Amino acid sequence: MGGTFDPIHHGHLVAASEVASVFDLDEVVFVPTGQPWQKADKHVTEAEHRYLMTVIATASNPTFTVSRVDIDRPGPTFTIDTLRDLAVERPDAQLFFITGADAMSQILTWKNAEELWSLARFIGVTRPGHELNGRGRDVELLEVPAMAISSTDCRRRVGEDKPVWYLVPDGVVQYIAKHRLYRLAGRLEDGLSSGIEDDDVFPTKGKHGGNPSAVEQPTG
Ligand SMILES: Nc1ncnc2c1ncn2[C@@H]1O[C@H](COP(=O)(O)OP(=O)(O)OP(=O)(O)O)[C@@H](O)[C@H]1O
Ligand SMILES: O=C(O)c1ccc[n+]([C@@H]2O[C@H](COP(=O)([O-])O)[C@@H](O)[C@H]2O)c1
Repeated sequence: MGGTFDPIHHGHLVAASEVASVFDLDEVVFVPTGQPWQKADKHVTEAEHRYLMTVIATASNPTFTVSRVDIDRPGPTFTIDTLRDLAVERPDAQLFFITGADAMSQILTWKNAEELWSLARFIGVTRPGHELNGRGRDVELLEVPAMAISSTDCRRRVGEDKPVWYLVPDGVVQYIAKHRLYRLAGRLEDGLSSGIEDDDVFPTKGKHGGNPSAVEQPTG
């Protein structure tokens, strides 16, 4: 399952779990993108943070693993390279590529789109707010439990001091707070450069800084 995972959330995890169950997969490899070229106009968090959040989110599931192939390969991330690298690492595996309805509708714009089908089976999963139709030639469609969660919304919520508990795994909530990620989310997504220091805009709050209301432990 490839994604920018900025941050990884329960929509990704439910989709992966459901595909693994329906297709009886031995392993789901989460592959955070290095440089997602179709998001070049957007601010994307440093790859190591996205990788580590993905490791934290998947750690408790023995069939979930995380690959560095896309973040260790220089240049823009193309799925054709992802699949070739995974095939070299796992020569005997039959590969599946899991993608949500929004990404799937763009597949024909991906690099070497026509070659992709020979490298993996493509599974398109439902996603609230996006129509699921088979745009790619050989995409198989699967309905998964609806999770109306997006990374964009998670980032915005942190930037607005709103909680992201239960939208992302607990460890990811804590990682976001510890590294003070997304505190400028709304402004960055509105087109500001990422070079602004957090404290230039948001005065430090609480002993460790960060978003106290977004990270305090839930009660009750
Ligand atoms: N809630 C969801 N349900 C099903 N699939 C999802 C969901 N969220 C993301 N996906 C799929 O997971 C893959 C990786 O998504 P990505 O990391 O870009 O997350 P995102 O929430 O779409 O991020 P952003 O809001 O920043 O664009 C894509 O194929 C996407 O369609
Ligand atoms: O190969 C391409 O040209 C290509 C273009 C856009 C997206 N992708 C892949 O699609 C997956 C989801 O991407 P994203 O940007 O929605 O997180 C991720 O694995 C990307 O590398 C791939």
